[in-house]
Amino acid sequence: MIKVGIVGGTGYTGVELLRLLSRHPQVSLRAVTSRKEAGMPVADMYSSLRGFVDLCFSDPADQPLQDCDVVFFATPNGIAMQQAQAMLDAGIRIIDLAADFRIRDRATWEQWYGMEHAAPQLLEEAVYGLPEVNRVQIRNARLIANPGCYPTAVQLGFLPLLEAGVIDTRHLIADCKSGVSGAGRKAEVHALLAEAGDNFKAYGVPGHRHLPEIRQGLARMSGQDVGLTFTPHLLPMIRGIHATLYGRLTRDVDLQQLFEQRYADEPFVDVLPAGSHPETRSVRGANVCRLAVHRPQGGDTVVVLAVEDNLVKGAAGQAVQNMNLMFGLPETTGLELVPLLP
Ligand SMILES: NC(=O)C1=CN([C@@H]2O[C@H](COP(=O)(O)OP(=O)(O)OC[C@H]3O[C@@H](n4cnc5c(N)ncnc54)[C@H](OP(=O)(O)O)[C@@H]3O)[C@@H](O)[C@H]2O)C=CC1
Ligand SMILES: CC(=O)N[C@@H](CCC(=O)OP(=O)(O)O)C(=O)O
Repeated sequence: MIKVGIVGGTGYTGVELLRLLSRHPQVSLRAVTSRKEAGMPVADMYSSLRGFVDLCFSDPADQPLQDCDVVFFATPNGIAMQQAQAMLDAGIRIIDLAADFRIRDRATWEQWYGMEHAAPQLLEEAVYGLPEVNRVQIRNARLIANPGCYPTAVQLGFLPLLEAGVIDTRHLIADCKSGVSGAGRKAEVHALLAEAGDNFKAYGVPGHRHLPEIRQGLARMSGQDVGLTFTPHLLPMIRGIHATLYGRLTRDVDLQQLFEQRYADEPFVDVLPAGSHPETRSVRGANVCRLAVHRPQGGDTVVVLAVEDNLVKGAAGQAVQNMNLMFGLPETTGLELVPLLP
């Protein structure tokens, strides 16, 4: 059994990890931390986990995480980087759901995250945990930078087009919408029902911290720098991301065939039949990104529609997928989840 610890178990991605890992056949949950709720039984806070998780939250300062084979950090940005080196030295593997190790270039990371990096020596070693791109490296990794929620949808949507070199890389557009759970569980005015409900707005248009992460990933796929406009929006729903991606075709190609072939062997990417319009509720609670590709009126603009659950394929599910790869398990172990409806 893989001995697992979670730092930050009271947040939305932390509790989603608990939901998935509590039913994972090869996992033994050893520790779940929370500073504020230390001592409280997990099931007292999240009654959905009653009967599935019998641990209490513990304070990260006095928790036996050293006993774990792998530790998930479901913490705000800037926490994992403070503890990563010591854990790796103790032989513990790390999957960070935050952004501490997602960007290779230290100066770029410090510019966008507004803090000094505490473990720059690990930036080179960290593997970006997008299995559809880095599966081989993930298998051998000690430290995984689990991708952001928007970056997962945007990269999976553009991937076949960039690898095939069939779009103009200077003018990519990602028009994205997220449910409010993307902002985490902490109390914030903009996420209140009376603010976010019955409302719709863009944010971060001058520059969102996912922009450099997405640009880095797209540039690796295409082998050159890319020009990207990324506009996130907040939708009055709880879970889900919908990304509408635009690019200009540079040559004629059978787009449907291109997407179907690229993802034919991917267990967690579903290319819908031609003409489809994926909806966020079709992926709710499941570790899947559903894609549809369009070429409106046969013109030279390609439109890709991508949906995922921000907490699953956009965070905790992808993290478990990475753990499966790191420990030599079938990638789908514990992740064969049917989406929730309605
Ligand atoms: N929500 C989403 O859709 C996605 C989130 N992410 C990323 O995952 C990470 C977690 O997100 P989310 O679950 O939404 O966040 P939340 O704000 O909901 O939860 C954060 C968790 O971290 C703990 N925590 C906070 N500060 C510290 C600290 N200094 N040391 C140890 N633990 C701490 C909190 O518990 P306590 O304060 O009691 O210790 C809490 O359990 C973030 O980096 C986020 O950017 C990534 C993809 C998608
Ligand atoms: C709706 C909302 O507020 N979303 C968050 C991003 C989601 C997230 O958690 O960011 P990471 O993937 O980098 O961890 C935001 O825009 O800041």
